[in-house]
Amino acid sequence: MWRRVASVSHLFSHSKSTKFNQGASTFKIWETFTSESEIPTPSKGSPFITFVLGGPGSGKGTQCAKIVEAFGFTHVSAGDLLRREIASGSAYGSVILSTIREGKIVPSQVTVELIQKEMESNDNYKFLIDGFPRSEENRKAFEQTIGAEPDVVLFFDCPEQEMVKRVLNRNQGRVDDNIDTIKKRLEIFDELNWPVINYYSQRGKLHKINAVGTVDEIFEKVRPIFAPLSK
Ligand SMILES: Nc1ncnc2c1ncn2[C@@H]1O[C@H](COP(=O)(O)OP(=O)(O)OP(=O)(O)O)[C@@H](O)[C@H]1O
Ligand SMILES: O=c1ccn([C@@H]2O[C@H](COP(=O)(O)O)[C@@H](O)[C@H]2O)c(=O)[nH]1
Ligand SMILES: [Mg+2]
Repeated sequence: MWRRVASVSHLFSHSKSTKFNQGASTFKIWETFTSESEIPTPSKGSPFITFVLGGPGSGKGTQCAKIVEAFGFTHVSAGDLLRREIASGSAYGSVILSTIREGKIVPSQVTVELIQKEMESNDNYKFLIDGFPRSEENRKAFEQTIGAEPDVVLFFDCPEQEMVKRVLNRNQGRVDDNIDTIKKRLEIFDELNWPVINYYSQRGKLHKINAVGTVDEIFEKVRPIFAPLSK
């Protein structure tokens, strides 16, 4: 487990310094990933992190399940961690619940701590972080606490009308699957998630996937991104 080592930041410090903190020449190497055909080679010594972004109902969780099956990632859904926190009756539970009901964003410190714990308690080194970061503040808090940036960022690009339709048909009893909350979530997504998407696009890490079509058709667009990885 990651926990066996002193701290997660320690583990991640290698990837942080080698990938991003060595000046212009290193940055040029990363720019080559804008080709969208290459991803960094994972090594078992440091975590391989994929952020999975997209609006509400764009199909992030659905595609994560397929990626887990095909490529052996561990799925860490930030929303699921927060819902689990509510169900556990934790001290943060009621504030998380009201934030989710309002379609707003839970304070970064809470979410990052939950993600960190989940990663630390897992033997795997390949992680899909689903539905996070939702804002630049989230992104910076993750980098600061964990000490790493993602290796790959997926963005499921889906028209609003389709997202609304999917969410309203989801039928999983989520408190935020109603038209009022969806409208708010879409507004927050537009306001706060786009800067994150643009940030990773500029870093040459973004893989934008057209999320319209059947689940299998969309996965066939995802598969080549991870093809260099073995399960
Ligand atoms: N390609 C698709 N076509 C039609 N329905 C889909 C497709 N992908 C997912 N769905 C359905 O749409 C709903 C939303 O999908 P999913 O939960 O994966 O989205 P999400 O991006 O994780 O949403 P959220 O951000 O709200 O958690 C689910 O009921 C799912 O079964
Ligand atoms: O990083 C996060 C992730 C989620 N939230 C809150 O949870 C809901 C549901 O998230 P899903 O990813 O759709 O499961 C979201 O609308 C936020 O209210 C969060 O605050 N931070
Ligand atoms: Mg989801």
